[in-house]
Amino acid sequence: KEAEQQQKLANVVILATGGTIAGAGASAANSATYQAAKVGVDKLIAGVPELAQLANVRGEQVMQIASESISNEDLLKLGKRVAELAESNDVDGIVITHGTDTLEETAYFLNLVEKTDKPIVVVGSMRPGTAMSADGMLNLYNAVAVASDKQSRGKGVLVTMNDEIQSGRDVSKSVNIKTEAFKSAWGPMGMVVEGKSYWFRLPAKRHTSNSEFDIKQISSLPQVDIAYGYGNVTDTAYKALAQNGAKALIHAGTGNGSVSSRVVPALQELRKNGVQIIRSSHVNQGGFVLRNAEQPDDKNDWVVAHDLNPQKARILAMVAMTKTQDSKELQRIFWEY
Ligand SMILES: NC(=O)CC[C@H](N)C(=O)O
Repeated sequence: KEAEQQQKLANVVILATGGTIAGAGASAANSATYQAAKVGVDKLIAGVPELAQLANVRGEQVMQIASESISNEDLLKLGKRVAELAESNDVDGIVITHGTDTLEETAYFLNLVEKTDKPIVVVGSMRPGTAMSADGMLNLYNAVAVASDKQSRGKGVLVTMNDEIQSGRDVSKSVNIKTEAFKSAWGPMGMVVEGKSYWFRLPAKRHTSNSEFDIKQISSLPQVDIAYGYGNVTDTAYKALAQNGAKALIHAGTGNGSVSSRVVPALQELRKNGVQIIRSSHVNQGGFVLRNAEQPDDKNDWVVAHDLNPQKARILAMVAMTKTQDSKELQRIFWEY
């Protein structure tokens, strides 16, 4: 009977990378003071025995880090492992446990480069497992539920936090400390309640199987950096980043991705020297940057990031620049993904 049940269940692999979902604090009252990336994947899985009712689950520890320290090499390593598993006949879905600080970057990266329709779900938590009302157990349970559900196929990389199913492209850590940390300007795609998914929307942008990018063809990512716009800003950071080897600069601009008059000449000069300039907005949610609105992008040969926040724009620029150095192609890619 047990063997029959196992055969019926989906096979889900949990790739663990660290973060608060693997965190541990000194006391149950420590919801914000703790060490991330302490608990191994086997202990995480053992902590939620109910997972066995959802899927045949096995774990792999890919890395054990706090996600603010993730590198491009880490992203590639994770992405390649996900692709190997997605190709395997005995894997139906993949869950990635991740620190929440850069979870949105990893989810978007995988959304761009994984050529599969199999569900890929990225999940974290805001409180360590040792805390009162820890959210990791339920978030992980929901992630496995979504990853083992055939309905989740072909919907791009997903994020399950706080009972919501979010698009890995759109979602961003918008609040810290609180458990309702992950939000999208365009709203969640669905809800997951008691192990069952309820869907309401689909992503409109290209992703996974429909993407022109493939992790198997990417061996390194170009250096792309971000500089921040604010009152009294100077061009120092932009110039220094370019001097240090940045192939593209993401301008985390004020409002509509506007650029200070003190910075414009340096960005024009950098573009002439081959550095791509990509204007995004650092407004907290729902940045929306249009070509030639705040700046003459055609004249300057700059690119706009449209609704991507600066950290997501960095991910797309890196992936795109593994294929093209042409600013018009880059702009096309920024509209399509
Ligand atoms: N809530 C979290 O996961 C944050 C912990 C840590 N800063 C990380 O991103 O890994």
